[in-house]
Amino acid sequence: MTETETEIQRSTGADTVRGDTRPTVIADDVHIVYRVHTAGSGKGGAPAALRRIISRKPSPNVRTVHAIKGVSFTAYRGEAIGLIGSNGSGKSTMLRTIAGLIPPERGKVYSDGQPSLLGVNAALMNDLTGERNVVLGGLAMGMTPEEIRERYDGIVEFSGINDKGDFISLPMRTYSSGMAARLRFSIAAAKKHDVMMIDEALATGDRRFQKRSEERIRELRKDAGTVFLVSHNNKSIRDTCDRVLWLESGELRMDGPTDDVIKEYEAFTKK
Ligand SMILES: Nc1ncnc2c1ncn2[C@@H]1O[C@H](COP(=O)(O)OP(=O)(O)OP(=O)(O)O)[C@@H](O)[C@H]1O
Repeated sequence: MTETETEIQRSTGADTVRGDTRPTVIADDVHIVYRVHTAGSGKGGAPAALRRIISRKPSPNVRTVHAIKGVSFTAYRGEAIGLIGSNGSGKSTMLRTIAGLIPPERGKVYSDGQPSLLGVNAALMNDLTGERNVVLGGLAMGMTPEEIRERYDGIVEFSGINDKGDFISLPMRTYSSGMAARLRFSIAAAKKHDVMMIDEALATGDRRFQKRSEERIRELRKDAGTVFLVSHNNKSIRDTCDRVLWLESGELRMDGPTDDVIKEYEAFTKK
């Protein structure tokens, strides 16, 4: 990996201040293409499908979306990197790719350690109580039952779910979207992550919770590795990140220190 690493380091040219020069994530000319199966006319059926397989022609009912177009960057230990860009620019797709959830059509993603996408929501269940979901989310992140027991009180306290009564013993469907987001963040933040990715989580909590989450992110950066944060809230990005990747129509438009990139982005969005 070292050879590729130096090569990519040279090619990205991101000039950020780094306390530690160990790369944690390297994206090398990544392309992501989604294939969407549309209903089509329904004509042809099995014989037409067989003819297409034999002639190797793509189905006319499959549409492709080229969501990421040749993105390259290197992330280092101790960095908090913001991902910004208009709706549909490819931010969430990029996070999911780093997490290993979507295979690139072309290019490669290398990572040191296990990247975790803060989205235990997939594993959490609305009909179960907050209490059960803490256990479920912890198990989904690879924690042992013993570790979950040790950290349970800390998770609930951090989430502030019980600040206004005993909500942790109620089903999650009774929570507001902010409360659910807070619990998800608290579960995910209870574990040390080599590479932690957060998709908009901070935007949903109230200001006090946002502050607490920002502190927690700073701590995680100190003992773990790299934090990626997707947000439409420029203030959250300014308060949390020292480097920003700006994606637009699937392309990396700018990569650099937060203030420089946000300044350009704000000028672009005001146009
Ligand atoms: N599962 C999918 N199937 C097909 N196309 C998808 C899928 N997910 C995303 N896309 C497309 O990929 C592109 C990038 O989407 P993505 O969700 O990564 O953008 P985003 O920058 O996170 O957007 P937002 O700011 O609105 O959350 C969009 O054109 C979107 O329509």
